[in-house]
Amino acid sequence: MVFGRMAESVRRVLGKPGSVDVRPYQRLLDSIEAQEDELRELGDAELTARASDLGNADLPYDRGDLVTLCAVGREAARRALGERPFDVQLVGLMALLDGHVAEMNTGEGKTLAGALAAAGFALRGQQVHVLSVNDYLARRDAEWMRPLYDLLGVAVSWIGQEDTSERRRVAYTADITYASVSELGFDVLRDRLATDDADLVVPTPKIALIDEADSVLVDEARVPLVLAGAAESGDADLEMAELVRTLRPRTDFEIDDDGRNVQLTDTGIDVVEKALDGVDLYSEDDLSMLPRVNLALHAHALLRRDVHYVVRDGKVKLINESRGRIELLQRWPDGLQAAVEAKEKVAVSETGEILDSITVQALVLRYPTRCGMTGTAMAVADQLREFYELEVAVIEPNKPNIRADEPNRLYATREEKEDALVEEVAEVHKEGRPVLIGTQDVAESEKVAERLSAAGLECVVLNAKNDADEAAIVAEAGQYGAITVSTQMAGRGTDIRLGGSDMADRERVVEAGGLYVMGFGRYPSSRLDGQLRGRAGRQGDPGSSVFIVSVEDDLVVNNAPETRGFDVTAEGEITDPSWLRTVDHAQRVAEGQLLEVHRNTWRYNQLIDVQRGVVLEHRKAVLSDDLGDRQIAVDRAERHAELVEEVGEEEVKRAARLITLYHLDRGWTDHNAFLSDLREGIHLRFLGRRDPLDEFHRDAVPEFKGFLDGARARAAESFAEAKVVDGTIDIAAAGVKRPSITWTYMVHDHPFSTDFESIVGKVKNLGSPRQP
Ligand SMILES: Nc1ncnc2c1ncn2[C@@H]1O[C@H](COP(=O)(O)OP(=O)(O)OP(=O)(O)O)[C@@H](O)[C@H]1O
Repeated sequence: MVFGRMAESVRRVLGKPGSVDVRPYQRLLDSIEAQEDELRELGDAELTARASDLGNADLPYDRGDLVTLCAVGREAARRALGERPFDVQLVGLMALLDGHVAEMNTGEGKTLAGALAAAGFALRGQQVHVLSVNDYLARRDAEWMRPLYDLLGVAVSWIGQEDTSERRRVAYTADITYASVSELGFDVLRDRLATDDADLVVPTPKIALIDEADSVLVDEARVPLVLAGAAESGDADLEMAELVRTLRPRTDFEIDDDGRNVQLTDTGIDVVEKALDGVDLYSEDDLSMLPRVNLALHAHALLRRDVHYVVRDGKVKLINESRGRIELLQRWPDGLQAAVEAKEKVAVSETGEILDSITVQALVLRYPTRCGMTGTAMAVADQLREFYELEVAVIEPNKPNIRADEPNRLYATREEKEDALVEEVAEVHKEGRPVLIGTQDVAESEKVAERLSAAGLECVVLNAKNDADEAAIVAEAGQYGAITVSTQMAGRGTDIRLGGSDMADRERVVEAGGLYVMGFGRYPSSRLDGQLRGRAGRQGDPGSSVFIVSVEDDLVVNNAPETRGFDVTAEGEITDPSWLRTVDHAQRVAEGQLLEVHRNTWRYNQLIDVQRGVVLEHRKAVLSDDLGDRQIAVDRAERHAELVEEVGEEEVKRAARLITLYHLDRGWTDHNAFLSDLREGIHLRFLGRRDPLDEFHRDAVPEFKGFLDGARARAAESFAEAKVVDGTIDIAAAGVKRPSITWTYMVHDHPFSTDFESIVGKVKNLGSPRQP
């Protein structure tokens, strides 16, 4: 205890408060370098042999082996990739091996540091999953590092959205597998529905090495991954979509300050009721009308085309908020998808039911050892500790960062902010200096691009509509004279080299001042701001950054609405420092809200996870150990014996397994639906000032009692009904039909203020008095 406190105070004196002391790693650097000459003399096969010698012990590495690993890794990278790892990369590697999150700036070479750490784990016989933010990076990094892994004698693979389960299974047998967090999550979810041992895909989790750790562990963690099964096609509610289109904002409906709720006003209720031939929306006789209106209104007023979704190939495609990318197989739940499809007049897709879900926490905490890297970890150090038991190690840059981060420029109106941006870009562009402009969403990126074009400034736009070209566009953003407008997605992943990807024009661009990053409005978190700024000034390059903000920005309006006045310059700029602080304050409020969402996701799911754990353990015994068969042999002894006689033991075991699994899974799906209904109902009780989480527990716990017995009883019944057809047991005839798994849902798991929950909250609000 005393030691712990002392260690903490030492850290506070020596480094950033709350970060890991990296000096013990730095002290090994001389010994590592001392091995360099000798290792250079070795042939490739000898180098590989040195690496494999490291496999003769278990984790963790002792001091001597750690030095050898770093030295061998450095030499292998030099030969295989033509890049000799910098000292700071080796320090990062050692921090990763110790299970920390290494904070390394953009462009410091995290990919290589991470690969060396992954190899370090793999050489000690531990399978590593490198979790990336998206498929593109998973594949790129695995392929990029492959020659290094080959030389170190470890096998690497990657997984992408389009891979079959066959290919996935093989990929997971490699020592090191790169996959996006969602692909991994869905594989885990699908495995939970496997009906045959041989169909399982994901091996026992050992080591998770998480790239862009804050993005994966914090931003993505607000939304659980949800797996849904196909049911029938939904209906397009075109009538409602048309009706809500005629409603007037503010008069007929009002949107809450935070933009997350919409409700009809009394006037709006009258308009709708009249348009629907005098129906009473709140009548107990017809409960279907109000939910229909609410869904259509939600789709109409809160979900914006080119912000929340795009329409491509006649389909509504969701944009992932934290990444600015299109999600291939995602949709909104509970009729909202169909409502948006009706709004956009495109064909309505199938509806489905939620089969299971997993939070990023639950997914990552399955791994006994976790580590990760990112450019922006300290800002979320508390969350990494609270949710993942991870500490941050701050790694100094290889070359000092000389980027000039200018103070925010604040304008009174959006109009003036736009003018200021265009003027500044024109100015900088004259010098040939490349500019990267970060915007908030697709619609804004297009608007900015239009304004620039109108001013004769040609630019390239990168957003969710052309994300396939992302890497190529970002890679060229450092070209002489380039102007690139992007959404959040340009924040990570691809290196921006001055003078273009081949650096042909580097000198001219350096002379002009390097890359100029302009944020067109602050993001909902300072980390996202930092990621954007970090695109400039990599590896000691010159560069600068600035954010151009307005008090009319959503961030400010939604989170720190102010009524006090301000003075402006002739250009509309507000220079009052207290107003600049208001913008910072607005961002902190937004960050606080996001943290609450994260925390709630976790709290609610902890209980669900406990119950799920019970089901999964039971399921495993049914899947691999014929538990279902043994139970049925007791519960329906006579029928069981008859069938064994008729079709043989193996066939009976197969049928018993499938029938039991079906009822377990069916029961779990129903239980999930119960839990989500419960949470929606709690929305109302919350208004009664009781602790919603307590309320949730009070009902969720007894409901689960008897779950396994219920499933067992239903399985026995189905078994009794099953008939023999052509020597096999026809389980379909006994009503056992599994859903086909087709997509994943975009669900915000926050019970009180998200889009989904709030509509459901209102839909549930049937019997209660009208909203004002
Ligand atoms: N030791 C090295 N020597 C020379 N070049 C290196 C070295 N390590 C990495 N690089 C190069 O630096 C560039 C940046 O590497 P990488 O993309 O891994 O950075 P990063 O830290 O992941 O940045 P980001 O935050 O953008 O993801 C790459 O072009 C890579 O080839």
